[in-house]
Amino acid sequence: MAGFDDLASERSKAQFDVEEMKVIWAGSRHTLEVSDRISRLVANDPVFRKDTRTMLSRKDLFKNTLRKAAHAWKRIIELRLSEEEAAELRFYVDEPAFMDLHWGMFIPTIKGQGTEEQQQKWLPLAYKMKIIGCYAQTELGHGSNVQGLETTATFDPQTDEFIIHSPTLTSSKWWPGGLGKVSTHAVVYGRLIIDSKDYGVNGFIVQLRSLDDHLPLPGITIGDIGMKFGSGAYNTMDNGVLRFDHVRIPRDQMLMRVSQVTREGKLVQSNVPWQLVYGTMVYVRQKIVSDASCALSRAVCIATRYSAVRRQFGLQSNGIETQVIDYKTQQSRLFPLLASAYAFRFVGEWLKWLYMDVNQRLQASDFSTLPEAHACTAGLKSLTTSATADGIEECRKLCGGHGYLCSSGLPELFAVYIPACTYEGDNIVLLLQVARFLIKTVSQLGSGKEPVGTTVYMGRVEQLMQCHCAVQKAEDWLKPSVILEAFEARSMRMSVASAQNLAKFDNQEEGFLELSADLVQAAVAHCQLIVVSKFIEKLQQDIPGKGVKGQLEALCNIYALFILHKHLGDFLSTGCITPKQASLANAQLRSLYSQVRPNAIALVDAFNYTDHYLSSVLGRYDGNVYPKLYEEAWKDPLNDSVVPDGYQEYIQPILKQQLRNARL
Ligand SMILES: CCCCCCCC/C=C\CCC/C=C/C(=O)SCCNC(=O)CCNC(=O)[C@H](O)C(C)(C)COP(=O)(O)OP(=O)(O)OC[C@H]1O[C@@H](n2cnc3c(N)ncnc32)[C@H](O)[C@@H]1OP(=O)(O)O
Ligand SMILES: Cc1cc2nc3c(=O)[nH]c(=O)nc-3n(C[C@H](O)[C@H](O)[C@H](O)COP(=O)(O)OP(=O)(O)OC[C@H]3O[C@@H](n4cnc5c(N)ncnc54)[C@H](O)[C@@H]3O)c2cc1C
Repeated sequence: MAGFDDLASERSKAQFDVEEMKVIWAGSRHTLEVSDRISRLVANDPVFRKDTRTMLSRKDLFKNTLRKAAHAWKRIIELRLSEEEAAELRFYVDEPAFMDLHWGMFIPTIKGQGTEEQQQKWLPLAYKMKIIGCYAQTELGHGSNVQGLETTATFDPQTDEFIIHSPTLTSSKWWPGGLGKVSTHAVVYGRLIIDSKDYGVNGFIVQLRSLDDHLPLPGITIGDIGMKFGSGAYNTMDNGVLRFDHVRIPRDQMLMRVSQVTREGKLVQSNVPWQLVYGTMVYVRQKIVSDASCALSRAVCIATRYSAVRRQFGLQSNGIETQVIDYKTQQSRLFPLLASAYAFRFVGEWLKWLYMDVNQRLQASDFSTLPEAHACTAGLKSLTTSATADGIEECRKLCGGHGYLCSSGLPELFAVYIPACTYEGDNIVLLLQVARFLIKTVSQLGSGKEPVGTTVYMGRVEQLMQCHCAVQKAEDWLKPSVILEAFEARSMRMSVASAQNLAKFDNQEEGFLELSADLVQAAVAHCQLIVVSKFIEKLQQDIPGKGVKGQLEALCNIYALFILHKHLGDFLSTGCITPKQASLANAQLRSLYSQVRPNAIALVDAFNYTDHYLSSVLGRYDGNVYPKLYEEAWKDPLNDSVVPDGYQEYIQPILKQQLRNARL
């Protein structure tokens, strides 16, 4: 039967050890074991079903999410799951919910910005879920510009309290997930005012709702901000609005790791950089980069399997049509996304390491790598989420008409994913942060301050400004040193050109605004270089398993040459490569697609996704697409009755009217 046979035959063609590739994708044998076990546990639990999500009203959808969250928590306790297993369970439940913000932002904020004492007080309550917290930073009038927040926290020395207040409509907290209907507490960001003096933005733990009856505490107005894009999707989350009318909290509820307010109302700065107030955003951006590979690989898995099952045109001698995956156009759209999923996986792994490293250094009062960590998390968050959002939409198109059906899983995946381009920092705003970092690095070249970390290549500025690409034949593009040099030279030259243009302005801030579109492009070039170089570094590790390394090398080259092809203008205009070398890169890319083609299904099987997680008729492991699509259609509530509700009121009168007209 079509589908079953197609995917089975594809799997038999694989030229590498899929089980070993699963380990590489998961990160370790241990992680694979945990994620495999937990994903099956979730898939086999009827409470975690997802198939009716797009058909529920907002209220039913939300209540169902609450039910799932409560059930997930119950299972975590019953099974005594470790922190790692519990996080996997929430991941595979696959439904945005207040839990994400509680575990993903509220707890990390207290850990990162609270003193030892504050952690001892609040963390046990949060870990046991005796309180539920969210992260209330953004306001109706201020999101990107954190320093523009208007909420005030005024110290009252009489009572040793802060008075939290929303002075204007635009100061209403707006967007925080989990705030609208669930959270009992929030970390609220507001301006610290002491003795009428404004000391800038700080975080405060504020109780919002009664722990007895869940009613808002006096002075607090709170609610949900309304339906968001798509059906199902992010509407399982209660993004909220919050206003304070002179709400009092004890002084010790200001998060005081960065700065402390004494009983006398004196502000004392710690020796840690003030930017640690932004620390949770660095943590979450890092996490978002890892998650990008999950969302993209999920879409790619669906589109790849379906492309092997779907046949159109080109009758072969045996009378069957061509699998659409065999069309070069399909490959040239699909395989770069497959390669990107792997590339984002590895850069995510590296970023996790970088984040852990910066944290260890912070504990030892070494703050030197913080700017690098900020630039990398901001830039890679921007790059990977934009590419993933676009990639999911491309996968929908790769699945033709059926991709538009909710049962393909792609519309909901797209709707749930796209806000990642906005939350945790608008992607353009974040690239501008990277651009500032690059300009600063360039301006310090020659000052004796050597560039470090991901900007180390900038130390070779003279060589990179002059080098000529050595490619003479297509296969030369397979050499990692050739690819790296081309990407380094492009990034170096774009940053230097931006810095030179900026230097022409008397006022640097004005210049920065004027040149911001070019600066963003320079930031993108730098971030793409990081992704390529981390993929290449990954390949230098010991990679066991028959044929695994070869497949990863092909994917790494596809990623790099695809980016080169997409940004050809940059590479040519900076003189990093010649038009002839560009055309050789293209020829090499085509040949790489042919190399990956027989392995495509096995490469997506290596993600080890259950059908439950994919929630896609088109991406089913068994390829049994058509009977299941047919079956799925009949489940739509519209098909509950043969004659639709409304027939008598609305259809019949039209038909009768037409009949009369026809007789006239
Ligand atoms: C199951 C577990 C799941 C866990 C994972 C959870 C995932 C959950 C997934 C989804 C949920 C989504 C929830 C969404 C939440 C949110 O969206 S919270 C709100 C996020 N808001 C933003 O991101 C706002 C973006 N804006 C900013 O970050 C800042 O305003 C700014 C754009 C950086 C500007 O800052 P500022 O006004 O201070 O000005 P600058 O001059 O640019 O910066 C001053 C110096 O500080 C340095 N800097 C800036 N940011 C940071 C940072 N984060 N860390 C370190 N350093 C930073 C900057 O480089 C300047 O340094 P310099 O003076 O040396 O040049
Ligand atoms: C689904 C979702 C969940 C969220 N969850 C939370 C949460 O839990 N807690 C929380 O506090 N917040 C949350 N947010 C808010 C989120 O962090 C902000 O929406 C985000 O930081 C973007 O800010 P903004 O909305 O003010 O966009 P704006 O800054 O208003 O952006 C509008 C446009 O202006 C452009 N722009 C802005 N500034 C500049 C500049 N300097 N230069 C060039 N262009 C610029 C942007 O690129 C964009 O095109 C959430 C948002 C969403 C969508």
